[in-house]
Amino acid sequence: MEERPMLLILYATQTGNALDVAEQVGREAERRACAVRLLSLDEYDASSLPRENAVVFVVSTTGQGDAPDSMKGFWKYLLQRNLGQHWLEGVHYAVFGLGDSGYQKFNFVAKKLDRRLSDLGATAIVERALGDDQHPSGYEAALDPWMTSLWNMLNKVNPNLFPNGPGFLISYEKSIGQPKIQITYHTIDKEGSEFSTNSDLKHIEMQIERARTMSPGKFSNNKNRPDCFLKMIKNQLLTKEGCGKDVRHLEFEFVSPAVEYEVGDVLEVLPGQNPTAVDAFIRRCNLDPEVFVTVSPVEVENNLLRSHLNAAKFPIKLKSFVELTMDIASASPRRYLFEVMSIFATAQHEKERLQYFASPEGRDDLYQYNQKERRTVLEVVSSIGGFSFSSNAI
Ligand SMILES: Cc1cc2nc3c(=O)[nH]c(=O)nc-3n(C[C@H](O)[C@H](O)[C@H](O)COP(=O)(O)O)c2cc1C
Repeated sequence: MEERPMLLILYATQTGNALDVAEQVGREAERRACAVRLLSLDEYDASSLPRENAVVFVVSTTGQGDAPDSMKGFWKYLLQRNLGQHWLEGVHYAVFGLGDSGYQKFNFVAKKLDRRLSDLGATAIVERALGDDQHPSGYEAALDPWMTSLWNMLNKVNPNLFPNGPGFLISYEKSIGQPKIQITYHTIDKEGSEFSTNSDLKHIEMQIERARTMSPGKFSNNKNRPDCFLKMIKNQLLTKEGCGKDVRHLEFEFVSPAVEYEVGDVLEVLPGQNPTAVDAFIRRCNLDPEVFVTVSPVEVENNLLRSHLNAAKFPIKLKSFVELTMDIASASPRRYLFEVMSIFATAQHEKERLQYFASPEGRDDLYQYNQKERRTVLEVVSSIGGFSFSSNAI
């Protein structure tokens, strides 16, 4: 039997935005009955690229015009001199970049990738689009029109990707109503004993590793273990109070074996979340923060999920999972949250308000509501009068 053609979506992210975009593209493809394979660039073998038919790249720029960590190996491979200008003949690609025009090297990675793919003989499906954090409605402003052209052009490039025809579209209700993640709730005390009161670093590291292994959102393949643990020993405010800026001098000391670093290296800090907020969020979802869970894909065949999710074997407390994998009390929620909540809100007027925010027409108002007014996931979820969903929907 001939294999069903799939759209390959490859992403590289440093702080999660490109993953959000890649997942949006994946969901929209699946709504059109197009099968999808979604991978972080460090999960993909670059030497397979010439055998692909259609590839969508979603890449951000970090540092001073640098590629995210998860893209470095792929990019090095692509730069090899011996690849030649016919290496990617017959491959169709599209590039969406994420960047910030406040930086001198605006979207350098997407621009360089686009040029290199073309130099290697690949054909662009649509012109690359560049998301800009400085835009009044964020990167979504460039994303919406780019995606519309993508579906039109992709259908011309390979109609087999859309077996139900170009006009076919599953409703949000139907696509969101089929969860891809399964949460299993454990009531056994046996597992609880393993977690005891042990609070040493090994235990914390294990918790982080378990949570990250089970998390459907992955920044990079090899980021399950924390690199090291640091203790903050100094936190001094350098700016005058009330000046509107908060610049600090921080000092850390290693509490786990030290990692090597050089002057100029960037330190990414994973801050903890307020436990009261985590508790409030879980209770708002009518769940018990103390319950033990495992999180796994609903079906192994599911292409939007990465296979290593299967590695999730060991239960973890729901509150630890939420604390370590979801940002509910500081970051602005994604548009997807509004899509999902519009399905589960019980009052009609709230459904409509959430649907509007999730639509391209409501994009500017959503950006104002979310980013400008700095709402958190917890605040948005708490502002919805009533909703009901299955315990898997969290
Ligand atoms: C430390 C840092 C450095 C950045 N450097 C650049 C840059 O050189 N050029 C650019 O266009 N954007 C730059 N950005 C903006 C990011 O590309 C932008 O926030 C993007 O949405 C991040 O996507 P990601 O979360 O997928 O990594 C930088 C952001 C950070 C936090």
